[in-house]
Amino acid sequence: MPPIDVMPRRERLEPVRILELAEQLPGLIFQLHRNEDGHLHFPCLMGSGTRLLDLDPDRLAETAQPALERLHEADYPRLMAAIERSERWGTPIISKFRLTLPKESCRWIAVRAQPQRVEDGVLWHGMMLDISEQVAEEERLRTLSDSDALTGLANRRKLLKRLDEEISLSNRHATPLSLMMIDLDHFKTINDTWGHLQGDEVLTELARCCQALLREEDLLARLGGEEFALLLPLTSRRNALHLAERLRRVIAEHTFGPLGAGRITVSIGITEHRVGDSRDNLLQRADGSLYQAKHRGRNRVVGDG
Ligand SMILES: Nc1nc2c(ncn2[C@@H]2O[C@H](COP(=O)(O)OP(=O)(O)OP(=O)(O)O)[C@@H](O)[C@H]2O)c(=O)[nH]1
Repeated sequence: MPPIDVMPRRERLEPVRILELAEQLPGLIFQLHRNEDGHLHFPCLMGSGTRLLDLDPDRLAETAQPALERLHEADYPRLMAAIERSERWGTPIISKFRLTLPKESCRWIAVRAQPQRVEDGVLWHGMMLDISEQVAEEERLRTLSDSDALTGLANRRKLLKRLDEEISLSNRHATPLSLMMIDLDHFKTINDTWGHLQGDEVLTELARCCQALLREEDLLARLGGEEFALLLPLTSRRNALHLAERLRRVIAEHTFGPLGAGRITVSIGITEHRVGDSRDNLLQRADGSLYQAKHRGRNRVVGDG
């Protein structure tokens, strides 16, 4: 008995049909050639993504320059380094970059390409995909994981991250850095008297109130419950004390919805970074100052030292 042919029969595609198919691809397939003197051009570009580029493929077959000019300036060095690395080590290019387009602001593109050494240089065979939606979603998730759901402020996680960065900058450049702990006074009574929902309103309003007095580079975070932290880069203890006093006064005079003015007060503890301080040292000292402010009667500011 003849063997049964279990292999599926593939339809043979005419070259013209392959071209039609390639043009429908949701992205772009390409060959990028770099000759010995570094000149780049695209001998082949196919896929619906070529329309996104809005550039003449015949021109790109001569030089990649018009496409390179569309690269976001912050991504240009990284992509060029990826090309160099790929050429030198024969490893694939795996990267992403932003393209500045004439009609839109910019799109994120992922690229993957395999190098092949050819007689007069290197030829990459690769594909590009528009990943702008995916990048936007990642950004949204990152923001979510770094922020406090009630107030929209940074959360503890974000504060600790920034604190590490700022401590390292402060150590390297010997620049001042201060940290404030802000805690609502007798918040339990507010909740018990006005209800938890109104308590939430107070927390949100307090966040707005503080934020309005801060600079772009300051970071206000909600650590949890009714405790907030304020990180102040390039700020000495003396200046932090001034700001804290201002915050304390503004909050004590602010009208918090139906509670009116004068009901909400905060206690504030401050410390300034000292060379060699760890993150925990700084947090502990700021906490110690806050404890002192509570202990001395609340609605006041205490700096350490
Ligand atoms: N509404 C609201 N209340 C919260 C939230 N998180 C914590 N709390 C409440 O905050 C109150 C904190 O109470 P305590 O730790 O005793 O502090 P306090 O009453 O502010 O007293 P002092 O800090 O000593 O002035 C508790 O009643 C918590 O239930 C929140 O997200 N929303």
